Amino acid sequence: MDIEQYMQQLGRQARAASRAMAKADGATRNRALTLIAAAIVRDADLLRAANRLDLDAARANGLAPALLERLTLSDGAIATMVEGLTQIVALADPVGEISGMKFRPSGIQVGQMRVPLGVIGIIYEARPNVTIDAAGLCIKSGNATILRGGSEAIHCNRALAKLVKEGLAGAGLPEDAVQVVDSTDRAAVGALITMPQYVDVIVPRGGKSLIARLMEEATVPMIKHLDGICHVYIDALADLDKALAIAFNAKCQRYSPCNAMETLLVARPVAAQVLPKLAALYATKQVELRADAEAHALLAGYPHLAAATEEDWRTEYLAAILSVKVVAGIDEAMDHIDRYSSKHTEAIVTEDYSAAMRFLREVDSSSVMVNASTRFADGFEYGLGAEIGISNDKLHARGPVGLEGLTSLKYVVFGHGEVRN
Ligand SMILES: NC(=O)C1=CN([C@@H]2O[C@H](COP(=O)(O)OP(=O)(O)OC[C@H]3O[C@@H](n4cnc5c(N)ncnc54)[C@H](OP(=O)(O)O)[C@@H]3O)[C@@H](O)[C@H]2O)C=CC1
Ligand SMILES: N[C@@H](CCC(=O)OP(=O)(O)O)C(=O)O
Repeated sequence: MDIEQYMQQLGRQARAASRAMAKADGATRNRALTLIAAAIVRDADLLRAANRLDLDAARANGLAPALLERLTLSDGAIATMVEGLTQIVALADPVGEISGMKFRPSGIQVGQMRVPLGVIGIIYEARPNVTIDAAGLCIKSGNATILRGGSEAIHCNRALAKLVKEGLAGAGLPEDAVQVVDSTDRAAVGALITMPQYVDVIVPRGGKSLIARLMEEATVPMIKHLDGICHVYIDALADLDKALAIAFNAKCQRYSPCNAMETLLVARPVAAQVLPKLAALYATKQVELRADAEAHALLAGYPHLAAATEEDWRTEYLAAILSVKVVAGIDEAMDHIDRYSSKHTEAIVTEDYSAAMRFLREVDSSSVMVNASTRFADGFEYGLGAEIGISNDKLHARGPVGLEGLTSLKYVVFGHGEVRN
């Protein structure tokens, strides 16, 4: 069977399974999640062994340190997967919820019912926990899903897939409700994004290479969870302590997430005060600073300093690298963000209410923050329980996407024999 035939088979199986999932009651779906969590705890050593195979191969292939960290299925990551499933179980069941019932003059009663999207194709980075997060949210929301994770995580994803199928079967649900693509051939992605007869929506979590292919080939509708060229702007009226804490955390707490800061903008009146203090913090992590001329002069002597190029303002580093620019004030900051942002997450640090409100209103990104780290753009941090990703799109779902983003609303009408005049 070639990859196209294989993917067509997954599509047929997913479509069939989606009908059973849409009918399954909430307790049954929760049961599957509970069984999956128990299986993860039981087989943690098997998962670690599979992850070691992935890590050994990734190191041999020279994978960047930040992406190795992301690939690592640590004890904490295992615990977080289990905790995430437990939290998803505790979330209110969105499926079948009827809202907004109103009587019309005609006598009919109109409302809306929340229903699963159907079959969700998810293409994502080599982060093993996403396999469980995505499977958990899709099962909870009554969807079937085809998961195509990053190739570096293939062994761990295979092992996780077995546990998911065990949980589904144990709850009496179709094992094909969650199918992990068992191939690293990118042709599988090409097939997945061009089978609208089986797949209702594609959720791509990826960078520019994936975006280009999707734009070129996809015939299945998408909710794009794409690159994070995220900004922090330190305003002239910023609280210095908050500015230092936020700018350090947004870059250095973790380098790989799409919500990590990639460009720091500093208002000219405070640049001479802020930048040297920030440099001292970044130096503890050997962060490379790529600065425009004005910032470069204020950072003279910093050991990892380079001149920023036009390309730097458009680059998502996912590493200990940060581009830095001095701006006149909020207008130039928002102009820069409008030109270079991937419309993911931006933050302003300021004690000026009107500047804060202007930033919130005028910056066109999926999360806009005042005096908080961009790293908070996250489903769990936003109280969604978990996230399928962070959408850069505006239609259907924007920002961190949880359960509701995997459903849609259909109208329901109750009548007593009414007919239209
Ligand atoms: N908005 C969000 O929620 C998230 C966004 N991201 C973004 O994703 C990126 C993560 O980095 P990285 O892992 O390098 O992302 P990549 O885009 O390289 O990989 C993500 C997935 O897309 C696949 N892919 C990439 N290019 C192609 C292609 N041309 N054809 C088919 N499949 C392709 C990869 O397959 P393969 O493994 O075979 O390369 C992988 O499964 C960053 O830009 C990050 O910001 C990441 C997580 C969440
Ligand atoms: N929501 C996540 C970020 C999204 C994510 O998974 O990003 P990535 O590290 O690119 O796989 C977090 O805040 O950790």
